[in-house]
Amino acid sequence: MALASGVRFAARALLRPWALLRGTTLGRTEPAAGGGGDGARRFGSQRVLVEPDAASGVAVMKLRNPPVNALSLELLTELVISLEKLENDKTFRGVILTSDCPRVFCAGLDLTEICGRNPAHCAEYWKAMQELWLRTYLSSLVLVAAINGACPAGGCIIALSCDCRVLADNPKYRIGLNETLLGIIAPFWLKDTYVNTIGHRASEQALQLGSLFPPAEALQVGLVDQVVPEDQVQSTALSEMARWLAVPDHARQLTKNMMRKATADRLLRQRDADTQNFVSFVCRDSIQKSLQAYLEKLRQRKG
Ligand SMILES: CCCCC/C=C/C(=O)SCCNC(=O)CCNC(=O)[C@H](O)C(C)(C)COP(=O)(O)OP(=O)(O)OC[C@H]1O[C@@H](n2cnc3c(N)ncnc32)[C@H](O)[C@@H]1OP(=O)(O)O
Repeated sequence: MALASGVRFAARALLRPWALLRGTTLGRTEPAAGGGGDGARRFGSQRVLVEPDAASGVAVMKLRNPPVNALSLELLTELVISLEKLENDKTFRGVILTSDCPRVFCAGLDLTEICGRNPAHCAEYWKAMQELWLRTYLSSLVLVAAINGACPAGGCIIALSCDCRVLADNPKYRIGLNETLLGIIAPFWLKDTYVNTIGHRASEQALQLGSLFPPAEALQVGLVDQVVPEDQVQSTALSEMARWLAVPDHARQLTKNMMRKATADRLLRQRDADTQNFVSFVCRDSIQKSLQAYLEKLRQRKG
């Protein structure tokens, strides 16, 4: 027993080194719902609904920031806090991440957070994005993305940070990193996440072209692990979860850490520089203009 908890502790420490660096409100943890003994109650926040099932040790986490689950500062913060809560509650071993908004898993960065904002706001926003990626990419929990809608850019990054992805078979539910089409560039850690998932050559093509893959192509290139009819996304995600949970936690966690740590460490080492790069890039007049134009196009597309 003591050995098992020692291994669990060591694994958590290895998996969450950035916890030592955190001094922001993002690191604040509220007491776990029900203290782990009453995990059947829903909890969460305005934008993140958590449906815990203590018996199976699996929680379903639903993004609900209508209309398109754009990653606002609030959504990023609430996602980090909800994940942290589940990680700190030993009842839970896995999380299924899905959307509560019809037809969209997540529209990526909330462009209104970086359009016409001052550098300090852009910096705060980018740090929250880094934090969510670190939290998901190195999570000690098994994370399965049940992708029940469109999944561009930052949405794709959240999905790729999970251990496994199940996508609903709908040609409108495209997934990929389309940043170049907005005139912006994915930073190295998002590029690395892509490369770690689909390999160098496929990433090189897809990133430059800003490709958004429909389900069959996403499966073929390896961006997702399963494509299933929409009404089977949740049940398939649960079956995948069972497969991953069949592996002893400490072995799975240490292996995950071994596979992902170098990528995450690179960001941890360069976090401030990465933030500066992001801020100076998005605050350029030319980038602001192209983001404004893109937002305008999105707004006009409606109806
Ligand atoms: C430099 C560092 C790069 C970092 C890497 C990450 C980058 C990003 O994530 S950039 C964001 C890229 N995201 C996209 O290109 C997706 C844009 N959105 C869409 O393609 C679609 O909205 C959709 C497929 C996700 C959903 O389509 P639909 O259901 O038809 O919804 P509408 O297009 O009508 O949108 C409704 C409403 O939401 C606004 N909106 C959409 N996406 C965003 C967004 N990313 N940020 C902010 N707002 C967004 C859209 O403008 C509509 O607004 P209203 O007209 O005011 O209702």
